[in-house]
Amino acid sequence: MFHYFSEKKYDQIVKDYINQQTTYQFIEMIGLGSYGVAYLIEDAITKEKFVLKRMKAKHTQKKKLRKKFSQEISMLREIDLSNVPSVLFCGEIEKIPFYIMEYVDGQTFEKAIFNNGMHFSIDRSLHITKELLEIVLKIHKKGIVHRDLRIPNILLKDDQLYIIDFGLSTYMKDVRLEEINNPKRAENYISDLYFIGHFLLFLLYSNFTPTKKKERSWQEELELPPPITEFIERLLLIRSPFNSTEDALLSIPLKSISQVHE
Ligand SMILES: Nc1ncnc2c1ncn2[C@@H]1O[C@H](COP(=O)(O)OP(=O)(O)OP(=O)(O)O)[C@@H](O)[C@H]1O
Repeated sequence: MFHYFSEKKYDQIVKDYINQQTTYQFIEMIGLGSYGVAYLIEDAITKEKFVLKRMKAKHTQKKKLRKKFSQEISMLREIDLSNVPSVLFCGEIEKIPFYIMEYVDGQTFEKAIFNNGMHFSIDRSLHITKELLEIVLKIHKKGIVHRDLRIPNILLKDDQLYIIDFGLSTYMKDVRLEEINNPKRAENYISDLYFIGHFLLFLLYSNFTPTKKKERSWQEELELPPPITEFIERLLLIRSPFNSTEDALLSIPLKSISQVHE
């Protein structure tokens, strides 16, 4: 029977490996997800920081998950964009796959909103969404769809956006819109647009203080200018979906804000 080290024990194994067998120094664990663990490390000489991400020990015997992990590495290599950390090195420690990537010294939107209390105006939210769509369009042009564009996977550093965690990404397929039952898992651009719709709602809600006890729909609570509500409804498939990522990008209602303020 295969026996695996407990995750905690494995943290120590990674720490020893980094400190004793590489030119990096172990700093700390920075993320523990359902499939992987991420650690902050630094180059012993230059002090430049990097991230080592490994599979969770309990998953390493699952062929499908090992394949997914190695696909995550290949996709990061294929994407090759400044807004997505690039992979420097990959290998195995005690049969557990890992890779080392660039560190984004920023904050996730989850931390920005919920820990640091950042507020995003309608104007800023739409501009950030535009920037996100521009990056996502470049990724889609490489035939890859992220499928997990949630607030913990999008980082902000010096007003620049970065996308991490390609663990659920897939190569795009030719999917007919009528065949999509679950937009989150769709193997085409629809999935990313759907997540971006929710991402935009998180940004807009950062500026919202409930005045009524009863919970209402986001349309009622946020009272956005109609073109913005319509834009979000199309991302969320409440209205006719966008025909492509370019279509969504070209339809961002940036003008509707200046009209409101006039
Ligand atoms: N390149 C990076 N730069 C900065 N922080 C990072 C980087 N990669 C990962 N992190 C941090 O580590 C956390 C976990 O990384 P990641 O989301 O890739 O792992 P995961 O195991 O797939 O997580 P989950 O199961 O929650 O999706 C992230 O939320 C982020 O805080």
